[in-house]
Amino acid sequence: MLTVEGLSVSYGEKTVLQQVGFHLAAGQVLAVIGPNGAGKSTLIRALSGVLPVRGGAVRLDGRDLRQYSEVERARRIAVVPQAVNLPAAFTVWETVLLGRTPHLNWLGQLTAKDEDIARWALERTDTQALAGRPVNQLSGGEQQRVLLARALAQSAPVMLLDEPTAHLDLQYQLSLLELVRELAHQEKLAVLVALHDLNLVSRYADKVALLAEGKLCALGRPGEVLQADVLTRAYRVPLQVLALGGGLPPVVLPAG
Ligand SMILES: Nc1ncnc2c1ncn2[C@@H]1O[C@H](COP(=O)(O)OP(=O)(O)OP(=O)(O)O)[C@@H](O)[C@H]1O
Repeated sequence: MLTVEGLSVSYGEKTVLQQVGFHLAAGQVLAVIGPNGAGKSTLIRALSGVLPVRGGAVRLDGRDLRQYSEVERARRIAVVPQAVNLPAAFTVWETVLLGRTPHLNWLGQLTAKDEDIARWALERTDTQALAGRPVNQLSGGEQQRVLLARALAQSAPVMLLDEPTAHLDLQYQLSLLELVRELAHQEKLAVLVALHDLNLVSRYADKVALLAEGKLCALGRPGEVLQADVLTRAYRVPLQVLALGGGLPPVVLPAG
């Protein structure tokens, strides 16, 4: 679905991503991990078309992303950004309905179908009770779930999430990633998620891309990438990986 080939991205003179390549298939959760400043958010911005591609290409269903119009892109790629300031003037319901914008007719009118989809998105993210609240009065975790609901309402086959669990308590970290995995596996969405918690990665990702200093250091199944030597090199801190056996995911811990 989404193919990244030799991708390089810069801010002015500063090259932040170099020669990054991978394939994200429908029905798959790809976790992007790496230390602070590795380029995870930059990758998400480039894949969503917000940042220009300096070298290489991003292909969506075989077609260069640069050939898509903004609306075409928004119908296909939904983004849950890292902590944003949500507009004070909107309620949760209005914010989630904004996700339907790329699908509105030329009169810009919402239909009953748009409202049904927005209601479904509120239900899936457990935010129905917040529907009438102004978004800027929500807690960080509540806002995060509303951003996910807005992205779900977009009905896009590709979803990019930038540290979606950052403000969530344990219960919602698990339920959000359960939901993301369910959407990928059942609805065949292609999901790319930047995550810091390597234990959540081992539990929920089908595939892992490890970035460090803008380069792809490792790409593979969680068990292949979450190796003590690979992680220790990338994070520059001694780490050990405990394989629990019995089908349980490995747990990553500081060594010593
Ligand atoms: N708008 C910008 N202008 C210039 N440099 C930027 C800009 N945004 C990010 N950078 C730089 O690009 C590099 C990659 O940043 P990015 O935010 O992609 O990293 P990240 O892996 O998402 O980090 P974190 O885990 O801290 O969120 C960093 O060195 C950062 O300082």
